[in-house]
Amino acid sequence: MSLHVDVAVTRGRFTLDVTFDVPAGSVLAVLGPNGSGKSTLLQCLAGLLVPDSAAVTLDGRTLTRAPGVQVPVHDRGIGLLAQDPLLLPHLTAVENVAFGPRSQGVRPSRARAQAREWLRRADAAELTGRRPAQLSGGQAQRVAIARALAGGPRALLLDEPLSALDVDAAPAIRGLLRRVLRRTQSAHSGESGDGEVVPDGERCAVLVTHDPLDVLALADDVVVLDAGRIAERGPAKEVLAAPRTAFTARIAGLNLVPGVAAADGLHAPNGRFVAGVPSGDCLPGEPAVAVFAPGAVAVHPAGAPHTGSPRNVVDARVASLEPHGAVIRLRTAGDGGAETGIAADLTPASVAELGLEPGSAVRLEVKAASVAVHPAA
Ligand SMILES: Nc1ncnc2c1ncn2[C@@H]1O[C@H](COP(=O)(O)OP(=O)(O)OP(=O)(O)O)[C@@H](O)[C@H]1O
Repeated sequence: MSLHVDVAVTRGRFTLDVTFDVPAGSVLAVLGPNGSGKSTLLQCLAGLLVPDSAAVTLDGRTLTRAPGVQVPVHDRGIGLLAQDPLLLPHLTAVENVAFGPRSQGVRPSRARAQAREWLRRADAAELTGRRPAQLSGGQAQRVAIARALAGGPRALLLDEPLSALDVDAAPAIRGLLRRVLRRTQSAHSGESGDGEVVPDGERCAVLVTHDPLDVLALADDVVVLDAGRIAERGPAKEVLAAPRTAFTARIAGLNLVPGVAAADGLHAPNGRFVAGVPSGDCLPGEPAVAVFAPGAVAVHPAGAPHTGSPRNVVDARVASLEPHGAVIRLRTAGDGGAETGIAADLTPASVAELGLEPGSAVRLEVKAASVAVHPAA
């Protein structure tokens, strides 16, 4: 059940123009800055927006062919999961989940039985009789997941499904989504299923998110939108490990310096040379990016002597210090050619030892071997 998408739509001065495929049983994550067209894309796929020109097919069935063909929302075989669970307030959880099958003509008793089964699979069996006002955010999202699956969709569209949840609820729901989406995959790869109520093991999914954890935990591939166009695409792990745009680098928590490739590094536009290791497909003289992790940046007091091996040395001022898991993430103020400054991770003990605070002068060092240089998007 693969999804083929070739969509162009103009909204005022904004144009979305994208082409991609989501193979059967796989999950595509869509990343992009605010206003890059993620919601517009999902609305086109869901049938809520009529594109100017489009060919959207799901498992060979045409959903949209503009102008003229536009299969209505309820008849697309697509399940939607949004940030907000959007449950009908006057119905219980089981009635909310049974609503889809009922409107497809399934008999009431059978629709309720299916709904109970989907609630069980969403770890929400005990919520069957509750109304939305009696559910926490995480519980309501479990019911919404059961509802999205209950119609037996061929594709799922997930629009930032975890972003409205608090930090305690999000991991459990991420785990549930992973199970739901990965069960799809194991059925796809021929492993035995476990008695699906709706045995459509080849369902594909499109996930809009801004969280790299969601991308790594849930998606196979990723496309990165920028101003309505695809700026990057590829396997999720590869794109996040070797970002080619500043946006993706920020999402992935990596430093990125754009410039022009050289045999042993990169020339940044500010005249600085960044020593690094070019990838095999990186041609000297071509646009490239140098990428390195905050953990690879050593922080010294200003003016500290630097040691022998090939390395990059940048004098900078601390712009911010923020807790980041077990470490403190230091950011400098736009030095070194990186658009948002350079990020470095330190232990709280080193921050105290160096007496760092916003405005402190520091000397940063990054070994050339820790800097990957690869072609720009
Ligand atoms: N109803 C509308 N009429 C005109 N322009 C619109 C409309 N909705 C969105 N746009 C424009 O389309 C562009 C893309 O918006 P869209 O909501 O798809 O971006 P997004 O990537 O989902 O952003 P965000 O991350 O902020 O949700 C923006 O420039 C926005 O101003």
